[in-house]
Amino acid sequence: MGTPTNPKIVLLFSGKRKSGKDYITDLLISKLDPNQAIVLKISAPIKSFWAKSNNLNFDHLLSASSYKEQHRRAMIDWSEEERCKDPGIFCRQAVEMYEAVEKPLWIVSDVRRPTDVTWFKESYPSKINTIRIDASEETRRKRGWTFTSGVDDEPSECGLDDYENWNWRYSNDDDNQEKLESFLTDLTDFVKEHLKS
Ligand SMILES: Nc1ncnc2c1ncn2[C@@H]1O[C@H](COP(=O)(O)OP(=O)(O)OP(=O)(O)O)[C@@H](O)[C@H]1O
Repeated sequence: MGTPTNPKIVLLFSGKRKSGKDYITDLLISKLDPNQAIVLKISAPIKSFWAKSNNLNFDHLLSASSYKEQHRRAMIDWSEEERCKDPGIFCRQAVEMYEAVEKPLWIVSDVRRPTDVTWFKESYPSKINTIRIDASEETRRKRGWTFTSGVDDEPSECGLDDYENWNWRYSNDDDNQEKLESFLTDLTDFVKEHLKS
């Protein structure tokens, strides 16, 4: 059973497509006790609903596949309509879907909008730490990104470009594993300290 004290700490990760959010959050969770931490994707309830109603494969939609890219535009349109009715809908559904309340540390790997940040900050005051992963267009292109009109110029990709209150920022440009390890050590030290209290 979850405890009313969870979450003790929430890390919100944001970054452009192919900046490396999944890569970094996967590495981060691998360094933590699985009983203490969980990765949440706000996109998971969107993809789950989309997969069910269109008879598609949910795991393929969730992974870094070209399959996901094919359906991205349509999912954005539908989810936008839902978000207009209720801005916190997918954040709340993600928390429920992952049974996140069982774990004290939540790592949200795909924060895309100011309303996502607001919802978590209002729901779990003083528990939130925001992290922006930066990568140049050149780097993102090398990782398979191509500019897609109607996706990369929409609020779902640009909504947090002007947000300035990041608690942490990481430049994930050079695939330098030593630098990344050092960043992850800082982060794990920070969360372990919070989990003690
Ligand atoms: N520091 C790194 N070193 C080596 N490879 C990396 C690094 N960061 C990202 N990558 C690789 O770049 C690709 C894109 O990364 P990833 O899927 O994590 O991006 P993302 O921000 O989650 O993208 P999207 O928003 O499209 O889901 C992956 O193949 C990943 O393995």
